Amino acid sequence: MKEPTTQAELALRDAAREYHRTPGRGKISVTPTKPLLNQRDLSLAYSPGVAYPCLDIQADPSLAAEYTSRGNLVGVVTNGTAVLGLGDIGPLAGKPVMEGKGCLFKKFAGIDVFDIELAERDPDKLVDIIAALEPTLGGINLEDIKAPECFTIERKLRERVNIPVFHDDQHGTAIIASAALLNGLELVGKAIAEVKLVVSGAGAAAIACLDLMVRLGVSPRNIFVVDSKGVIYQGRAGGMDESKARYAQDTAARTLADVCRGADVFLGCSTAGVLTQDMVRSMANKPIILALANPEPEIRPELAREARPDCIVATGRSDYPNQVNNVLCFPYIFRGALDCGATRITEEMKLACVREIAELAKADISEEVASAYAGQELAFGPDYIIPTPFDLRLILRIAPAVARAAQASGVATRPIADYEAYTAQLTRFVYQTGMIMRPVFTAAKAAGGQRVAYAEGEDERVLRAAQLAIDEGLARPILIGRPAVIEARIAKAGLRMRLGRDVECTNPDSDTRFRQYWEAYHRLMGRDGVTPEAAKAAVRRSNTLIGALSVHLGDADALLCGLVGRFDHHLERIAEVIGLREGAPGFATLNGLMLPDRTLFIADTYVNEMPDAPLLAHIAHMAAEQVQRFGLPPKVAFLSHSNYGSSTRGSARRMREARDLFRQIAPGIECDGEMQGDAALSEGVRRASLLDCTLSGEANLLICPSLDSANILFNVLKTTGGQGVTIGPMLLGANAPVHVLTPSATVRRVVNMTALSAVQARR
Ligand SMILES: NC(=O)C1=CN([C@@H]2O[C@H](COP(=O)(O)OP(=O)(O)OC[C@H]3O[C@@H](n4cnc5c(N)ncnc54)[C@H](OP(=O)(O)O)[C@@H]3O)[C@@H](O)[C@H]2O)C=CC1
Ligand SMILES: CC(=O)C(=O)O
Ligand SMILES: [Mg+2]
Repeated sequence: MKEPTTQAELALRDAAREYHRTPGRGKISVTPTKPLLNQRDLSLAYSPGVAYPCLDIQADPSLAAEYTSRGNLVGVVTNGTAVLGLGDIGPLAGKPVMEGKGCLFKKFAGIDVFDIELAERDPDKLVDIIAALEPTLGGINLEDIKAPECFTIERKLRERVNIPVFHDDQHGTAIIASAALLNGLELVGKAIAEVKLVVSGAGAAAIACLDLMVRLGVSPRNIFVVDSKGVIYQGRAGGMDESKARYAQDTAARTLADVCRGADVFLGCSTAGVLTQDMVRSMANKPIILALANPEPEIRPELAREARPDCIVATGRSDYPNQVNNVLCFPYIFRGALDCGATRITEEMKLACVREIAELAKADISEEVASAYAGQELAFGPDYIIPTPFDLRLILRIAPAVARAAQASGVATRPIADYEAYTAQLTRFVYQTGMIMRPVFTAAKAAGGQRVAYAEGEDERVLRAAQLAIDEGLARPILIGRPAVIEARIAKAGLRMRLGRDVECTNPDSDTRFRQYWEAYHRLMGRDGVTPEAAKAAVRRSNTLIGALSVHLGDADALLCGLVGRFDHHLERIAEVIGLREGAPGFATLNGLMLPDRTLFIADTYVNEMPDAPLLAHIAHMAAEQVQRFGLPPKVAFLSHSNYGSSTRGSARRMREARDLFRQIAPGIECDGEMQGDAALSEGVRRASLLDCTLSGEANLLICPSLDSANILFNVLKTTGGQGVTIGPMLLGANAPVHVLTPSATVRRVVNMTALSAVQARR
């Protein structure tokens, strides 16, 4: 990989180093799933109690899936001989990639991973070592092992072990590339049996892609393969492995340029930059270019498009449309395989993945997905030939299809009896993964650089967040603060942004718009006793006022404030200038918590001390609308010390009444109450009190009876909830995307709120 030179490349390198170095170092850790708090727990978890499950498993090995984590544990195994497109960098250097795969398995599909980097190159010894891990693992994901050894290693392992073995670089890539090919051909109106396919690379990924594409209808006589020595032709000097020999052509062509002429499809599974613009120009009309080398593709999309505006182009990267990357497949094929106890991955299971992925790109999108991806073009077309990795529907479609295919091909040892219930369980999982910021970030990028003003523009957290917002393309920051102070702090924090170049600055001491701002404030507040002199003084004193006025006058699209000072003080300024949106009965706040096992939203955390029932119902309604913007169906619980009338105190009656009013305002949203906190999170607890509850599963929006209770609940959960990510406070009811944060806000929270307000500004 070439040394980074551009600002963006340097920024990415620095951010990646920092990301990996930040404690806890690396990207993954092991967490116990059972309490181990006292002597009794110890005697259950370990000796003597542990002996019982041990002996049970000895008598019936299938019980390992019940008594241990094996059924949800995949080994990501490499020897580091073909790490991404970086080549043979060795097992230790490959560890960050394997940890990364582990994260993706966990985050996208809830699968635990041991990343296993083996210092062994001998294929037979590797097979012995990996096969010996069978008692540990529920599945084996081979990763970044080079061809041709990878083919025999995988085949021998499949013969030896009774768990799924899947070489991701071969089959994951083949599945995604095939789905992209099918959809691309549909768009350009070409028949698969007729197209000329040129492939750069003849390694693990390329050969598996070819095998699958031939099965799907590409004619072997139309396939031309090029490796590091040039075109693979029959009788080439030096001989070749059987995997290459299968695709050797009887041809006089010798170079990639030779075979590209008139080609309909280019598939790159080789290395950076081998496809030139001249080669692209020589391809047939409407060429399809799948340039999959990572991290640098065979050609950058902008160059391919410049050469041939009629082409469809895909890469393995996340920063361009059409990301053809095996991340779209491996988490979900293993999810389906593990859940039905598959002993292997069959061809039918792979074909089911191809079908589902291809279909998903053409499927209608639900309202929730549309809202989560606002601003993005999700219509099937040249820039959307396959789903994005952020599509929450991937797991819901692929995992059941894989399990069904496993059953049909007779390899499922624990067939799924009720697919409706299985899919419902996967749905629940999707909403527990805490990944709901993903679509918000994607939508913020698509929103095209909304201008987000920060009232505390001199605060280091804001500066770091602004740098991230610039690097990620989430927003165009406007820092309100003194330029000299900001510049000094940017330098001290080692940030790269420059005032005027990357980021705008509004100087409260001498901005040319000062007159315009104080006059606007005077216009708004003149009848509330604010004289011109008082207006000038107020604008000079308050950066939040400047920010609110800049949104009011169209100089900014959104405002974040509140990192310093009292919440109420900031809210007063916002109320004066921005006001309430039509129909809103008042302001309120919502905080989100993405905990390791669930996502919760809590209201009202900062504004209304003791809201009455009508206000509570409206707060719940505004909060539910906000939850929907994350792509989640809100499930509202009206919390109390009382469970369905178990108390007749006023506060219990108030929550009950709020629930009734809410059902009138928002009849389509699931809700129930009044209920205690444990009932909100457990259907079982609820049903112990009431059989006809109007809420299913776990509530995700908790409406609290008072400011104290909401705020305390949020802060306790924030502190005890592990590595939970928090969002908010999100201001509800305001007439513009304006949010008052709190002095405890972290850089990450500021970044989250930047993305959220950019998305809101777009609407
Ligand atoms: N987007 C995605 O999801 C995925 C992308 N990939 C990417 O595909 C690439 C290959 O990975 P993988 O198959 O696992 O690795 P392998 O090491 O198994 O194969 C690499 C292949 O690339 C060929 N090659 C190297 N240089 C050139 C060149 N200048 N011109 C033509 N061919 C060349 C090699 O040729 P030779 O046989 O002569 O050595 C070999 O056939 C990597 O960049 C990887 O990142 C892989 C998996 C998934
Ligand atoms: C994506 C992947 O697995 C690779 O590039 O190797
Ligand atoms: Mg790989």
